[in-house]
Amino acid sequence: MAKKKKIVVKIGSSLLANSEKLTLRYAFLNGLLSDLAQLQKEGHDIILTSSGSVALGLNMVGKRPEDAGILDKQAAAACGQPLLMNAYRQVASEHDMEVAQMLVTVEDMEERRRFLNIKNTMLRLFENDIMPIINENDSVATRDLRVGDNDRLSAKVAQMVQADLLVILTSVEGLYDRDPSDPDAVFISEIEDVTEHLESTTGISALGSGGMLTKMQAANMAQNAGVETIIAEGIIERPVSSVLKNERRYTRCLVTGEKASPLKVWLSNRLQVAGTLVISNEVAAAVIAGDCGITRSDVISIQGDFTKGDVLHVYTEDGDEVARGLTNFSSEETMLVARHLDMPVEDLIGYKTKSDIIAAENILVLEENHLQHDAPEDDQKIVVQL
Ligand SMILES: Nc1ncnc2c1ncn2[C@@H]1O[C@H](COP(=O)(O)OP(=O)(O)O)[C@@H](O)[C@H]1O
Ligand SMILES: N[C@@H](CCC(=O)OP(=O)(O)O)C(=O)O
Repeated sequence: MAKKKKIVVKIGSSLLANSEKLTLRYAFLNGLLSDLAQLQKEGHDIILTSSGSVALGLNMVGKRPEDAGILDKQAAAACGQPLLMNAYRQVASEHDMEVAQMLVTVEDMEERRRFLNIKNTMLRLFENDIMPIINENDSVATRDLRVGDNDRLSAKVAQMVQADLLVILTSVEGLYDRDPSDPDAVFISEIEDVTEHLESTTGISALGSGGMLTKMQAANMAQNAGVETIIAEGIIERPVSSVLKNERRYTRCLVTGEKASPLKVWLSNRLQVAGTLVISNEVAAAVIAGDCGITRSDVISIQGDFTKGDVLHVYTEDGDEVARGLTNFSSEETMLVARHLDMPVEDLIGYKTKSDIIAAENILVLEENHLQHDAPEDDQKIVVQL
């Protein structure tokens, strides 16, 4: 048998729901699960990231996709998710497959302990050949704290389980050099650096959330994690195995470069910013050169209300994000120890700890192919020039 693979498959709303009636497309679901059941029998571990709860719940809350606000969508997700899972369960059982639901939020994925716990649950499900079906817990996620699209969520899942492949199934054959509604659009079958293609991706299908842009962002996250991404059309016979057997065209985002450690990958693929540090350009150059942590005397200003163990984004004075790392101090402690350089850390915060704000082993230096966050506006809870 060919090598057993861990494959994350992402299904967009436009595949699962009929855009006019907002009802489930059973024929699609049946074809998909028949294909996945076969792959499972061949020994592969499959994880599904499935959208569709909002689209399938909109009828119950009396809204159309184009006029539904965020609260309508959260209510629709609460109505649609059980419909979606019920359908998955029924159809899966016709193919002798067991499925399980996991609903997660961005906080679950970005808090290290919860992230590892989700991973362990998934690995436990694999032991019993149960396919996890993941979706964002849309009804509880707050406006500012949402993954917002399942493309990036699926990349986080692929990173979490160190998948061999991420397959994003959607309503188009893959990436084009511009919106494919333009008749001159040219198909792109292979991509080395996805960051070069972010500009060409405006426009979404009637039910989709992020269009091709979030698929490219997801492919970038997967690339950072050493996972290859395939973007392919979903409404097709054997939608996943036809890709694995190279029977049709699709876009393949290659993995280049060395695979980073799981901690460094987790640091690189952030969707939320807990806090930021600004350091001088000289200190930044030393951090980039490697092997040095960020000490309290390096900090020029801090932003955010963070706690020990949060991931901080590190910027130069020019506003360029250069690194990310796990902080040893809360924002209040950072302020205190950085302001009173003449006093021992222990005297200031009341307990013994390592004195680096971020230790060298917990820093990830961002390379050019990492998507960077823009430097935040000065409107976060705490902004302190030191
Ligand atoms: N450069 C591009 N290449 C391919 N598709 C694109 C591009 N720019 C925009 N799109 C649009 O992205 C849409 C797919 O994304 P989306 O609607 O979010 O799907 P899904 O529901 O599967 O996540 C397609 O309908 C397509 O028109
Ligand atoms: N969590 C939402 C899906 C959000 C989303 O990313 O949708 P899509 O762009 O269709 O994959 C839902 O279940 O409706």
